[in-house]
Amino acid sequence: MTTAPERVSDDREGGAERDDASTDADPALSVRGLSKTFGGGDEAVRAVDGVSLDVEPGTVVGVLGPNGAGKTTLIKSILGLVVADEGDVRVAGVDVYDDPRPAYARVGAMLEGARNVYWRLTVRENLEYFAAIGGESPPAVRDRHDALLEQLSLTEKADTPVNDLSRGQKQKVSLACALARDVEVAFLDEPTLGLDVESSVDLRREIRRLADQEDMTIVLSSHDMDVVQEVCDRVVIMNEGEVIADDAVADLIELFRTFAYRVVVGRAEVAAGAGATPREGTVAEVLDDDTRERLRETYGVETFESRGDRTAFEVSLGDPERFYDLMDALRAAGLTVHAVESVDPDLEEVFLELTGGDGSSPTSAADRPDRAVSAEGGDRP
Ligand SMILES: Nc1ncnc2c1ncn2[C@@H]1O[C@H](COP(=O)(O)OP(=O)(O)OP(=O)(O)O)[C@@H](O)[C@H]1O
Repeated sequence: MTTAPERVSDDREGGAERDDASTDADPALSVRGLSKTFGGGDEAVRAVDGVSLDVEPGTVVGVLGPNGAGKTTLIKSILGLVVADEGDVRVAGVDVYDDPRPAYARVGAMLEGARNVYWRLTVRENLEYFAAIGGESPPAVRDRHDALLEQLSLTEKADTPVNDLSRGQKQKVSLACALARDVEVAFLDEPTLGLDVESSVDLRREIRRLADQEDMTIVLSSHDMDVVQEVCDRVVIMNEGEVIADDAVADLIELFRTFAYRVVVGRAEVAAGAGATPREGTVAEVLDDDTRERLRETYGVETFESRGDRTAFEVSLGDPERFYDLMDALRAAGLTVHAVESVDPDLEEVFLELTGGDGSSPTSAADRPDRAVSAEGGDRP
């Protein structure tokens, strides 16, 4: 359907019913042309603007974006908690607007931290409650719940009221409740927000295990770039309601690789040792003026860092082939290369580059001729 869907209150209403019409060939999640505008006239905010994506089973997708980019509205629109203006959403091939019950029977969600769980109930009672409203009886899910509690280091707390748990433990209970029944797709909003290191590690490990061993599809939003880089297979970056990058995490980082290296050099005669006379004077002479100038002009080296008889500099080559030319040039200048390490960007740097630093002046991937990011709907400006 492409018109406004009827509101679906939330996934908890879905029964355990499954739609046999879906096939293995269907993506676990398919979103087509999803849009949502809040307000009207001059005040209108296009929170989600024609977003399309397909997610294969067993994939962990991170949704990133600056504040107000539209991440939450996208996730809530997919879940039917916000009424989209247009677009299609399918879970395992089942249209969530035409057939909400069978579609959402496959979906679990952890939104707004631990606020969705019942603090007076024990951990296990919460799990049983969330399984029951999904149509599964407690005995049928007992083993699943035991395994979840074990994986999240909550076994000893099974009979403790949630109220008496630490913040990290409450958050883990919230994740467990999203997974309390046999779901195929889970949406996790900021799952590691405010967690201590140990709880965060437990949670990250469990997310990866669910994807790798249970073929679960997980869509998570996070402001923590390290979590996304470590846990996600793929990252979708949003800005002003649009998807501006959509790629495998490794490929996206690779795309922004500038083949930058940190090189440490010394004078060849110092390294040669026996009989060689170190050049007089200070470390500044490891590189003579001519060599410095050549490195600046030819390779764009900006700063040199000298310590003892060694000098280090960072060089960005653009083309990996130029690496060998650089090595030849250094040797020709009478230098010995002591160390070379590649200085790759991480996901955070890629994100800042794409969203224009702090996200306030976005740079669309499409504006960058050298950065052909494979965003869905790549025909957008
Ligand atoms: N119920 C609403 N009514 C009016 N405007 C809204 C509503 N919900 C969201 N918006 C607006 O839609 C835009 C997208 O908001 P959204 O919460 O989806 O962004 P986000 O990427 O999740 O941000 P954050 O990282 O800060 O949580 C923002 O400009 C926001 O102010």
